Amino acid sequence: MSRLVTLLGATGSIGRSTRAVVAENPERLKIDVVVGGRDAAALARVAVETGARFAALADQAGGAALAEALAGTGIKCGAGRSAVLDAAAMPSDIVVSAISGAAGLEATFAALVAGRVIALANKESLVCAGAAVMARAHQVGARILPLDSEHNALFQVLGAEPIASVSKMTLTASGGPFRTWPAERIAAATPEQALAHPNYAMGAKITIDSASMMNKGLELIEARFLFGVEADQLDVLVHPQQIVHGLVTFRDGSVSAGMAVPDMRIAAAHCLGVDGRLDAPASRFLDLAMTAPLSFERPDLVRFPALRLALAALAASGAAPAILNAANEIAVEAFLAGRIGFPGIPALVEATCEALASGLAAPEDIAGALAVDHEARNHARLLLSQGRFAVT
Ligand SMILES: NC(=O)C1=CN([C@@H]2O[C@H](COP(=O)(O)OP(=O)(O)OC[C@H]3O[C@@H](n4cnc5c(N)ncnc54)[C@H](OP(=O)(O)O)[C@@H]3O)[C@@H](O)[C@H]2O)C=CC1
Ligand SMILES: CC(=O)[C@@H](O)[C@H](O)COP(=O)(O)O
Ligand SMILES: [Mn+2]
Repeated sequence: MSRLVTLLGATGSIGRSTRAVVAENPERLKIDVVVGGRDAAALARVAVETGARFAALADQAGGAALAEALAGTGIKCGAGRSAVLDAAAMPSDIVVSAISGAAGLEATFAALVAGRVIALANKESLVCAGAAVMARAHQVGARILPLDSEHNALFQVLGAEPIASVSKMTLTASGGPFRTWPAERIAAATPEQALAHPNYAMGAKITIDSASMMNKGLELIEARFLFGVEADQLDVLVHPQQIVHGLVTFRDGSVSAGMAVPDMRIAAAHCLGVDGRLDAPASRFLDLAMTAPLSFERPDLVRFPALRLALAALAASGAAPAILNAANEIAVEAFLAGRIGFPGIPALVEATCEALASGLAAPEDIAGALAVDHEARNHARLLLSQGRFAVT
């Protein structure tokens, strides 16, 4: 019998990778529930294409369009926050959590509370509420499988080793499209330039985060909670080829690398096939002779201040990661809308963190994390409205 998959963020980039893996394995996997954000037509297309039983759209106002597009198909649907949370908790064998941003936290948590196995791409859930999410996962015995490529590699390398055997975990970074650019050129970068990731076709938000290297900072925080390691056990290496995704250094000095071609269908296949590996087509197998040489370098925290800010939030812990994340989401949105320049992203994040970090307590639960997120967004919007980060 096929394993039933609930796909949160079904119309996005991870949604596409997941659907591709399911389509390659129709005898093993079946998409049963799909969730989208605002694009009713795209969600209806995905629901029909996958033969899902239920589709939920977050945007209440798009509910009528979704119902109309699905009329006569037999696919049930709903819209709004409660429809999304209901969908996330519906019976299934695995929930792929791939909504973009902190907007994915509540649905991820709903799936977790319902005891589902979660394939987690939505790193922001752990950045905003890592302690609460992991505590509840342990409490209900929910399995969280990392779908983010670096964490998936580290998870596979770790295998059954206890975390006490680990000395260091290294996440690799592409360095983004501005890896070799001087600071003055990065300062004038356009959204189009920042959206040109060297190796992956991803959603806009994570692609801008890769360009600023905030993505790697968020991933360090994600790893901290996911694996239960200390902040000073985590490290970043820039590796433009993105063949090595993560390295585990064990206490005895042994180092194991998690490797694969840079293709998110591989991490998706690992999560979806965790109880028995799926077969990939030959094109997805790594030929090191074709990809060599592989290079590694230290990240530059001066040209990429977003990574420095994330490292500070990782070390500070408490409410700092949630504040960092919320401010970054507002900043990325403003950059894409042409309201601020590329250096405005870390500048707005830093100003928001400085203003709020000492005043906000560590969130104890999801409601607390959402409250911090809300306050940090409001503060970042206020700073934006004062025009201090405007494009000149
Ligand atoms: N893309 C990748 O290769 C990787 C992504 N990730 C992580 O996975 C997550 C998804 O990234 P990606 O697929 O690139 O993003 P995309 O922007 O491509 O897709 C986002 C998906 O989430 C939906 N969505 C947006 N807002 C909401 C909401 N409020 N409620 C429900 N659904 C919503 C979108 O629907 P709509 O378009 O209708 O708004 C879309 O289906 C992110 O957390 C990212 O960091 C991690 C590693 C790699
Ligand atoms: C595919 C994936 O997991 C992304 O998170 C990827 O890591 C982005 O690449 P960089 O952030 O390293 O540029
Ligand atoms: Mn990643």
